[in-house]
Amino acid sequence: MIRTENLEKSFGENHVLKGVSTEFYSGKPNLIIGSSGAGKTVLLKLLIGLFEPTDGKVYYDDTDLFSLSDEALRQIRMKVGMLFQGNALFDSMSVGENIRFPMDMFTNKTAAEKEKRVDECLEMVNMEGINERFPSEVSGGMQKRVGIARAMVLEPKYLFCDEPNSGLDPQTSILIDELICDLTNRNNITTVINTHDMNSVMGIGDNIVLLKDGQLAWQGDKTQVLESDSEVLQDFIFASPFLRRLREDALKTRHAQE
Ligand SMILES: Nc1ncnc2c1ncn2[C@@H]1O[C@H](COP(=O)(O)OP(=O)(O)OP(=O)(O)O)[C@@H](O)[C@H]1O
Repeated sequence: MIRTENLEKSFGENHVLKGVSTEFYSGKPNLIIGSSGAGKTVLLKLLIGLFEPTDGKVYYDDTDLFSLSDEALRQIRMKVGMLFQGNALFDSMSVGENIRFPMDMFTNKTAAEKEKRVDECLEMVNMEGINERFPSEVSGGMQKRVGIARAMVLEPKYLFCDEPNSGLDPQTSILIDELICDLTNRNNITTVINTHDMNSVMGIGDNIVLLKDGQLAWQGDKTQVLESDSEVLQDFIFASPFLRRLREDALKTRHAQE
């Protein structure tokens, strides 16, 4: 579990995060949503420790992230997997070398052990046998899977995904969501996903954190979205007249069945 307490972040005069207290649970996907500029990426970077808060705390279980020694921070970082927007695969390395890279950085495994783990991770994302190919030789959806395999290689306890569906068609997006969700459940990972994708919200939103202007505006799960009377949530999720009509129809159907 990751927990934030009164998290504040300013850049000069720009007060971006304003007292965000929230929780991200283990074993389920936790989604951060909100309009452009709401502070989602800044929150994600604070959770990972890439930014220091102006005030407030980030706890990994009971550990205060920003009070750790460099060595303790390194130990936590080894338990963190990252899936970057745009994949951030190294173009000059093969798929296998990309997945092996975190093990080269952080472990003393032998070459044979690394090779075995690369194969296991490719199998985990249903991409067996593409070790020798280069990122440019596989599709965007496959690159995403390779990115997930790399994020999983050190058996993370925490997984951070920055817009994992960007640039993917809706069907591939759903497959990627299901893969992330499955790995999260099976390995009891605390997964935090920054997303704009409404399919993800309604599909895998087990814990949804909505930010508006740097504040926590709503928190709940996908089953609560339809009935919630939060105007901020409804304005954000059902943004178009078409979606608002769909919501009204869905609510009528649900209430008629009760
Ligand atoms: N390194 C930085 N230095 C100064 N200001 C920053 C920095 N990073 C983010 N900001 C500011 O923080 C605010 C929130 O940005 P952030 O990227 O978190 O928004 P977001 O919700 O992720 O938006 P989007 O959905 O468009 O990615 C913006 O006003 C941005 O200019």
